[in-house]
Order: sequence, then structure tokens, then C-alpha cells
Amino acid sequence: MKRSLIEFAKVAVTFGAFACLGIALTHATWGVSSIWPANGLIVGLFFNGRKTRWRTLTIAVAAGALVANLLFLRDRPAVPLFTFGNVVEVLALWVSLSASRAPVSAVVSPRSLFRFLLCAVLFPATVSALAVGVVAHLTRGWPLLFVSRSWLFSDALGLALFLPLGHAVRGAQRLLNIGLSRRRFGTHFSRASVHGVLAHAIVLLVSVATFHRGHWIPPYWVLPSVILAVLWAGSYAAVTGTCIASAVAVISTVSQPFSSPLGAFATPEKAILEVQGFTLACMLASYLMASVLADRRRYLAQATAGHRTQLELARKLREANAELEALALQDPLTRLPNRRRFESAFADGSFTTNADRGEVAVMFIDVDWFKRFNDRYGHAFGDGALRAVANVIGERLPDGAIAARIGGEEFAVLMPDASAAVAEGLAESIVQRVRLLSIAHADSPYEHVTVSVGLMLSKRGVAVDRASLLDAADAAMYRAKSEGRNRWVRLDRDGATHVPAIGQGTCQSV
Ligand SMILES: Nc1nc2c(ncn2[C@@H]2O[C@H](COP(=O)(O)OP(=O)(O)OP(=O)(O)O)[C@@H](O)[C@H]2O)c(=O)[nH]1
Repeated sequence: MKRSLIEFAKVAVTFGAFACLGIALTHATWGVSSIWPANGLIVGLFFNGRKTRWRTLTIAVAAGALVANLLFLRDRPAVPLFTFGNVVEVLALWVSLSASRAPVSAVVSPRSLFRFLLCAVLFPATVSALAVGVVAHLTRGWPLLFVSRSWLFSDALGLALFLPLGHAVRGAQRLLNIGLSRRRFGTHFSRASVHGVLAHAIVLLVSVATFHRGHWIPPYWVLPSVILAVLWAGSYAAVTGTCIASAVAVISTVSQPFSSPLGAFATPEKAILEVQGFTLACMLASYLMASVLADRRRYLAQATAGHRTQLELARKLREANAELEALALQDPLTRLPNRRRFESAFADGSFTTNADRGEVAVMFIDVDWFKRFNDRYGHAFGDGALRAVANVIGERLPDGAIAARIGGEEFAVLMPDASAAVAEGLAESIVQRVRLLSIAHADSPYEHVTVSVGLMLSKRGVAVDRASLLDAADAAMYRAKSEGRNRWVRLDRDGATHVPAIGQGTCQSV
């Protein structure tokens, strides 16, 4: 809001200076004080409106103003001139806007320069209006002074003088400010044109001053205000405010030419001035409203965007952490949990504290004669065999069990709350299924890849001693090796119990 007002002040001062210059020029040339040349600047700024729909609306408003002018000026001798100028202006406006739908952001580009020049020459049909004015003066004797005071003529002056000038100033600004991007420049420039709305107010004050010296301002004045207000940030508030203002201005002008919304006036000039004042008040209100709304919108957009970015970053971080954690606990070759995961599972308490509900089984699995396998078939082939064995081990685990690769060709399974029968069944199944993989191993007496499994169960109802359980499972596995491999062995702590061998398995006393 503060920045907007500062920008407005800058434009207002510039605009006021242009208006004074226009007055001085017209006074020196024709002996009358007219602020109309300043309209050239307004119109020039208008071309920076960037939203097509607002431009279209502007055309509609311009057409409305044309009708108002026609009605208001119908009894005046200069009506044909005004009418002609208005019609041509609206048409020219339409044509030039249709031709320039792209935002006018690169003001110093040759294309833009051409457009500005084109506008300066053609835009308000000033040349033709001037010609008509001169012809009317020569053939019908209409006062040239009147023509010269008309907005048409002064528009020509304004456009011819101030558009190239404004263009040059903007161009120089851009050249001096090398770092300014085209887009930012466009935004800056259109914002400046937005504030031209209020700059208009300065001109109104100037015109009030001139009124007291006997000069008057045509109601067409409403139009540039509306144009600028509508273009000004394309804000609904601005549009609403200016539309209301213009509607009131047009209606009061049309219905009672010599009165205003606040009462009757002796002269049309006073009525017009009041209408202008009313328009200005509406514009000011809408300007303030739009500024506040725009600030709020910007703030909300920034806050939402910032919040969204934070949430997104947090989500990505969570995902990355989860991924890293998973990777840190996974064996990259077999995708089974690794030794770290196995040990932390064993340490997390659920296995030991559940001991009173059942037995905890630990199984060590080692691939037989794997060095020979590697030596004969190569390391890559060995990797494939390890993956296949890992699949078998991880495939049919009971609920809650964890299988892990704990070393080169060593695997382990941890089963909470497992009975001896279930554990032995799994050990037997693993031995069988690995053999049934039928991975050729020419240097094994079994001619295929096999595994040896050592199994150990904790004692029911007794707290689990992890270290001794693991040692025992390891010992059982070595017992299976020494018994000839391709089998499972369970060590029984009770020593006396004989568990019948299933397949290649045996149970031995510790
Ligand atoms: N291809 C492959 N081989 C591995 C990997 N990790 C360990 N090994 C190999 O596994 C072999 C293990 O050999 P040893 O410990 O002597 O045991 P073994 O030959 O299986 O003999 P037993 O265990 O007594 O039957 C070594 O040759 C290691 O190089 C691996 O990730 N990929």
C-alpha cells in the first residue's frame, strides 16, 4: 500500500507536470488553457493495460461515453465533429487493441516503438478530427478556437508531444537500469499506468482552477478516468468503483444535462465539475479498496506458497529419511534385512520378553562349499545363487519371523514364539527347497547348491540369553557341516530329548 502510494505520487507529479505543460502550450498557441494534451499521456499509459478482457470492457465504456457525449452535445454546433471524432476514436481504439493483444512490456523494442508511433499518429483519429475541424471552420465558419479546445485537437497535440517523450523517458530508464528484466519492466510500467488514475485527479484540480477563470471541461473527461481505473491492476474493486462512478456520471449527464447528483447548477460547467468530483471520489475509494485487497491477496499468496513449500520440503525429507533408513537396514544384494537389522530386532525386547509365552528360535544357514562354487562359476554367478537362496529363505516365514543376510554366504532367521516343530519344519523346508533350486554345483558331492542349517530354541518360560542362543545356533550349523552338510541340526538344551530327523535334519544334545 505504501509503495503503491509512493508510486502514485511519482506518477501524479509527472502527470501534473505534463498537464501544466499542456496548459502552457495551448495557452501560448491558441490563447486558451486546456489540459487536454495530458490525455495523450493517459492514453499512452493505457496501452500498457495487460489484460484483454479489461481492454474490451474499456471499449464498451468508451462506447457508452460516446453515446453520453452524443446526447449531451446534441444541441451544439460541434456535434458532428465530436461525433465523428468519437466514432473514429473508439474504432481506432478497438483496432489498435485487437492488433496488440500481447503485453506491451518491452517498451524500447522496435515493434513497440512502431506501435507507439502508430498510436501517436492514428490513435484518437486526431489527424482526421483536426482535418474535419479545420474544414468545418473554413466551410461553415465554426470557430477554430472551439475546435482547438476540443479534446480531439488537444489529443493530437498530446499524443504527438508526450507519447514519444514518455516513451523516450521510459526507454532511458530501462537502458539505465540494465538489470531490469523485461517482465519486471512491464510490471513496473503497467503499475505506473495504474497510478495514472489518481494522477488524473491532479489534472482535475488543475481544471477546477482553470474553471474559475472561465474555462470548461467536457464530460468526456470521465472516459480516461474509467479507462485507467479499469486497467488499473484489473481489480474487481476498481472496476466496480469506476463503473458506478461512470454510470452515475453518464446518467446524470444524459437525464439532466445541467444538474448533478447533488442538485441543480446554473451552468453545465458546474454540473460537469461536480460529476467529475463525484467520479474522482469513487475512484479514490475504489483505489484504496483495491490496494488493500491487492496487498491482502499478495500476502495470502505468499503465505500459502511459503507454507506449501515448507510442507513439501518436510515431506521430501521424511521420504528421504525413510529411504535412507530402509537402505541402511537392507542387504543390497539379496534385499533381505542385513545383520544390523537382525541384531536390532533381536535386541528390541519383544523376543526376550515374550519368552514366557513360548520359545524363541534362531536359525543359522550357510551355503555349502560356496568358495568352490565361486571359484568354478565366478563371482557374478555366485551372486545369483546367493539371491536365489535368499529368496527361498525369506519366502515362507511364519508371522513375526525375520530372515537376514548376516555375512557373505551366511543367513539367519529369528522366530519369536516358535515351537520346536514349527522351527524344525521351516529348517527342513529351507534345506529341501534350496536343493530343489537345482543350481548346479559340480564341486559338491550333492552336485547342486545346498545349505547347512543350525537351529537353536530358547527354553520356554526362561529369559532368553541372546549371546548363548546365537552361539548355540552357530554351533548347530557347524555340526550340520561336520555331519556332511545339506541338512539341519537342532541342538537341544535338555540334552536328553531326541527329536526325530526329518529329511536331512538331526537333533542333538548340547
Ligand atoms: N559370489 C559371492 N561370493 C561371496 C559373497 N560373500 C562371500 N562370498 C564367498 O563365499 C565363500 C565362503 O567360503 P568359505 O567361508 O570358505 O566357506 P565355503 O566354501 O562355503 O565352505 P563351507 O562353508 O565349509 O561349506 C568365499 O569364497 C567368499 O568369497 C558374495 O557376496 N558373493
